[in-house]
Amino acid sequence: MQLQLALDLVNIPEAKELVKEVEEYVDIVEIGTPVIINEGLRAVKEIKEAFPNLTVLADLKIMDAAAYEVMKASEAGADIITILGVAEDMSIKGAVEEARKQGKKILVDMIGVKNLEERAKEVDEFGVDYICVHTGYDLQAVGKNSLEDLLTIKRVVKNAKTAIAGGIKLNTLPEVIKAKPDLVIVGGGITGQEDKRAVAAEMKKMIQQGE
Ligand SMILES: O=C(CO)[C@H](O)[C@H](O)COP(=O)(O)O
Repeated sequence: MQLQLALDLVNIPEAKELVKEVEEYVDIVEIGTPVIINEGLRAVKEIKEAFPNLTVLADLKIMDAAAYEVMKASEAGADIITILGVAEDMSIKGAVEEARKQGKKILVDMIGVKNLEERAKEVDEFGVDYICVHTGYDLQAVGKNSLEDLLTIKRVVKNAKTAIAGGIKLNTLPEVIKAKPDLVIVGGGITGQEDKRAVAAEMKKMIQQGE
């Protein structure tokens, strides 16, 4: 089980500072959608250059022109690129094909997917690397989480790794670990805390104990 740090509400210098603080406890650093909107793929490039040994995920949440966008994110240094589960089949297949050419990985974000079980089975057949259940900020605000959805994809996904994102904090991490996803994605649960390093260390320890 791996830990991914999601950076959403920072600029590039703040992102570098944050990664420096917690890098020994995280396996993947996500350059979040808001950061890419604000700073462009330059954010991916600068973080990869500053931390070449870390796996960097570009959270592009691709919806169309998938092969082109995967190519551009790959050129910027991303190791993993995200596409939405609600995108067209052709887009997801195109993303996978381009990622293979570039030696990169694709994570499918199932945010907003209504027929989760059926879509997860379909997407799993396209050769994607990760399938991620995700409660976005707007649904977190009304008390939702993705635990049940994680159990659903764990049941039906046979090839891809499973991931979960959305509002995970120290106090909710144990139930997430119990469901054994391959990847746990945490943003505010680390970045919003006073002692980010201590929280990241504790989360990493809990994850290792849960394996
Ligand atoms: O992709 C995202 C928002 O769309 C976030 O990166 C993801 O939800 C993790 O952040 P948090 O733990 O703060 O919810």
